Amino acid sequence: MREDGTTAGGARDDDPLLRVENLRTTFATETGTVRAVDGVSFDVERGETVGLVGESGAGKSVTARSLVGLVEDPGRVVGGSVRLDGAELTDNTESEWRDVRGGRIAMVFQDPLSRLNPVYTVGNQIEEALRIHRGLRGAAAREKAVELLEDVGIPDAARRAEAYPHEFSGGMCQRAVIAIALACDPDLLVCDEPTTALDVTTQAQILDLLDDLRAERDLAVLFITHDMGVVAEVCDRVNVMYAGEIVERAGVVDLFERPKHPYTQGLLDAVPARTARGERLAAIEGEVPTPTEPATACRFAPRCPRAFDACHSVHPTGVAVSADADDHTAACLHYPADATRDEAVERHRERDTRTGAEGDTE
Ligand SMILES: Nc1ncnc2c1ncn2[C@@H]1O[C@H](COP(=O)(O)OP(=O)(O)OP(=O)(O)O)[C@@H](O)[C@H]1O
Ligand code: NI
Repeated sequence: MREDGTTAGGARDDDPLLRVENLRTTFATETGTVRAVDGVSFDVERGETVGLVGESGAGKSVTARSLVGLVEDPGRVVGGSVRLDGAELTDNTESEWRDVRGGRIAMVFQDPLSRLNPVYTVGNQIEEALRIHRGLRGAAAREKAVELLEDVGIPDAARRAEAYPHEFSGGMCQRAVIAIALACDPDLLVCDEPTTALDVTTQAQILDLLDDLRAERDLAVLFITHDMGVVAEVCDRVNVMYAGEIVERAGVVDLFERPKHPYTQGLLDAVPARTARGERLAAIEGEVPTPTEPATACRFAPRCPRAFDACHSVHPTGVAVSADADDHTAACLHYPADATRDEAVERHRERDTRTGAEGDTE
């Protein structure tokens, strides 16, 4: 929460909570530079859940880690900007990153047990987070910890606080991890496949919980998943990621009813019943390539049923899918749909050279 309406970064009231612009994160490996996140831009507003969806290797987790200063060696954020309430994060020092992770942005990962310490009670671990992030101790911390366990839907919270993680089911562990995340009173919750390891019923309960917390606390949620069924359930807006880039962005209803990018269309076709959950996307033939060179063409073209010549020589940038759709973009030479093919190709070519390393922002 901002106390005086501004921040050191000079936030304005119309700034989104999180603005990511042309983010680039690379891994220097022996076989070359892996461009895991290659010019990614998106916003997350308070009180909304924004999805980041794509197949394994698309760059979703590296994007998430780039937002909180947790990119693993040899990875580096090499370009672009991440602003929280207008304040730039990418040049943070390690201690500034710790403040961000402890106060503004909390992460929830796939495997809750690995986030919990087996030798301390669940209550102790929440109290510890409250001590570090809010300076609460003793009875005040204990009381607040129980309250947080109640908030995340753990019944008989006072007694459960005395339990150890191994006494909890997977779903209860994830609730406990979410309670720890809430202990720092974050503005943004970054959830990376938070329900993938859970059975379908538990998954649905955790998704409901996250949605309730978002609404009650005006939380912003960045929700990462490979699962279109989960996207349909929790997201307000969706970014579809492929080989380090965002290839389509739309409101959730628009995306499901009118998917435009051939990749998104393939993902949706691959969901047997569009609400079925739990299984990996065994979608489109072939695999996500690992990008090592700057994009000079469409990275999806080799797998794309609608690719034509130019797709192999022009790098598409996100454009409005049609003149009247400014909140639905696709990085595909077939768009805008109301331009001729030559006009569309030319528009992508121009935007790509004009924006160059600046990437594409609307
Ligand atoms: N430590 C690393 N060293 C080298 N390359 C890495 C490293 N971590 C990630 N990458 C590469 O970055 C790319 C993106 O990986 P990332 O984990 O973000 O994918 P993802 O979309 O989260 O996939 P998944 O659904 O499997 O979690 C992949 O090509 C991966 O090989
Ligand atoms: Ni991942």
